[in-house]
Amino acid sequence: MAFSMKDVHFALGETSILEDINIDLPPGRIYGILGPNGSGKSTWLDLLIRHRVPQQGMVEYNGHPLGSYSRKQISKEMALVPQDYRLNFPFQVLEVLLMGRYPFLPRFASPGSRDLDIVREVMQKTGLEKFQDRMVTELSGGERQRVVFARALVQDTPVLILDEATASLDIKHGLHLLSLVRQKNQQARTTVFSVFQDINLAAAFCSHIIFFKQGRILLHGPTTEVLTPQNLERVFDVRAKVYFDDYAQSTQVVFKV
Ligand SMILES: Nc1ncnc2c1ncn2[C@@H]1O[C@H](COP(=O)(O)OP(=O)(O)OP(=O)(O)O)[C@@H](O)[C@H]1O
Repeated sequence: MAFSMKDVHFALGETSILEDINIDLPPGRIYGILGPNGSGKSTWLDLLIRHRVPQQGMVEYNGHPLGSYSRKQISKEMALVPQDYRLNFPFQVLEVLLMGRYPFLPRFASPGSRDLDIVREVMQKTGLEKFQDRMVTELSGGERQRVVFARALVQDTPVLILDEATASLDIKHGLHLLSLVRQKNQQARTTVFSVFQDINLAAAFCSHIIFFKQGRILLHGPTTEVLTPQNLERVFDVRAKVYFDDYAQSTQVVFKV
C-alpha cells in the first residue's frame, strides 16, 4: 500500500473534523477527492503529508508509520500543491522552482547541474520559460499558481497531492498541467491525490474517486463504478445524469438545475 489509514480520528480543539477513516490506498492510481465544502478533504490531505497528525489511529506510508519519516524524507516522497498558496516573497520564478530540489540537496549545498536540468525540463513542459527571470510577486494569480504547480513537478516525488490545484487556472493551462501529471503517473506509476470541485474534471482525470461527507469517507472505488447519480445525490444532494462521453473519452456528468 502507498498509504493505509486505520481508525483515524482528527479533531481541532473540541470539534471533530475527520472520523472513522479506514482506507487502504494502493500506489499508481490517480485518486479524485470529492465532497461538499467543509467535508474534510483538505484536512485529510494534510494527514497524508503529515502537516497534521491524527489524535487517534494510524497512518502508514509504504508499510511504515508516517511518523517514522523525517520531514526531509517526506519531502522526497510527497509534493503538495495547496489550494491557495501565497508566494509573498520577491523571488524569481527560477529560484522558486529550484526550491523544489531542496529536499534532495545535502545541507548547505547549492543545486547542481542535474537539479538545473530538471528545472529547465519542467519549465519547458509547463511553458514557464518566458517567466523565469520575473519576480513571482509580479505575476498574476493564475501564473503564480502555475509556478507553485511546476515547483511540485520539479520535486519529482512518487506521490503528488493536489488541492484544487487547477481551480484558478484557465482551462488550457489546467488541462495541460493535469495531462503532465497523468503522463508521469503512466510512465513512473506515481500516486496522485487530487481534490476537485469540478466533477467532470475528476471524472476525466481520475482512475478512482473517494467521496467525503461530514468528515467521513462515505464511499470510494473505481471512477466508473462509484460515479453514479445515486452516489452524487447521497454526497452532494443534487440530481445528475452520468454517461460515457465519446468525445471526452470518459465518464461525464450533467446536472439538473
Ligand atoms: N483552523 C481551523 N479551525 C477550526 N476549524 C477548521 C479549521 N480548518 C478547517 N476547519 C473546519 O474543518 C472542516 C473541514 O475543513 P476542510 O478544509 O478540510 O474541508 P474541505 O472539504 O477541504 O472544504 P472545501 O471544499 O471548502 O475546501 C470544516 O468544517 C472547517 O470549517
